[in-house]
Amino acid sequence: MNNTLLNCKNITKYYTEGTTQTQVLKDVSFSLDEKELVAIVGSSGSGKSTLLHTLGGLDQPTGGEVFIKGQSLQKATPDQLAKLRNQYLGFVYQFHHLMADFTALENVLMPMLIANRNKTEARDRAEKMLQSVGLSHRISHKPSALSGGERQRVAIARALVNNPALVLADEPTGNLDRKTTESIFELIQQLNREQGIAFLLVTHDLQLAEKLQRRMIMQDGVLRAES
Ligand SMILES: Nc1ncnc2c1ncn2[C@@H]1O[C@H](COP(=O)(O)OP(=O)(O)OP(=O)(O)O)[C@@H](O)[C@H]1O
Repeated sequence: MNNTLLNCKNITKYYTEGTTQTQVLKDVSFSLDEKELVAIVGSSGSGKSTLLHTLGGLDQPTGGEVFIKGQSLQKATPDQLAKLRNQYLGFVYQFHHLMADFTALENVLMPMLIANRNKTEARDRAEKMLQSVGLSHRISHKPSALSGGERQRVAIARALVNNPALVLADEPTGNLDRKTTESIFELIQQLNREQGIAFLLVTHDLQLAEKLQRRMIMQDGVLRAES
């Protein structure tokens, strides 16, 4: 059986600023299986976020193709793309992007309301997700009343509500102290182990990345495997 969840072939990305053209992704090809937990490490500016956005269909590559369960993001219509994203992907961004005026519960609820899920069911699920990230006691807090680690947990809970097969996480432990970083990382490993959620994790934290079975290194737009 084919276990490939996401793969990409010969991804290139150029940015043009005035008359200068910069190549940020250089012929990136790789494949991620269901239930895998993979880290992408690499220095600042090497193209990690750009790759993650491209893989998640948030950004178009200049060349090449991304497939989720064999379906091309580049050949999909905007509707099909939205459906693929909803069905398979969750996102945790570099700066969690929680909505400041809403509570933790409302932040987690939002993707389900957008997906038109039944309100009572959505609320139950949001509570369950917050519980699974250890935040049952904080559901009525707004982001400003949460610690950095708690906010990041809310962002993870929000990424999980639509039951994604894969979470694309850009620096989910950025700007957190060592202890909080480790607890978020443990949470990700636990979700991967117990619920089989695949994670593609961009991180600067080599110490954490080294704990994983599979790592990729981004260097000047070139992605290579490291074991
Ligand atoms: N919208 C844009 N327009 C022009 N250049 C861009 C744009 N977005 C990113 N870049 C450039 O592309 C390169 C790669 O950026 P990217 O954010 O992917 O790197 P990164 O590896 O994620 O860095 P960091 O670890 O600092 O987040 C950088 O040189 C950046 O300046």
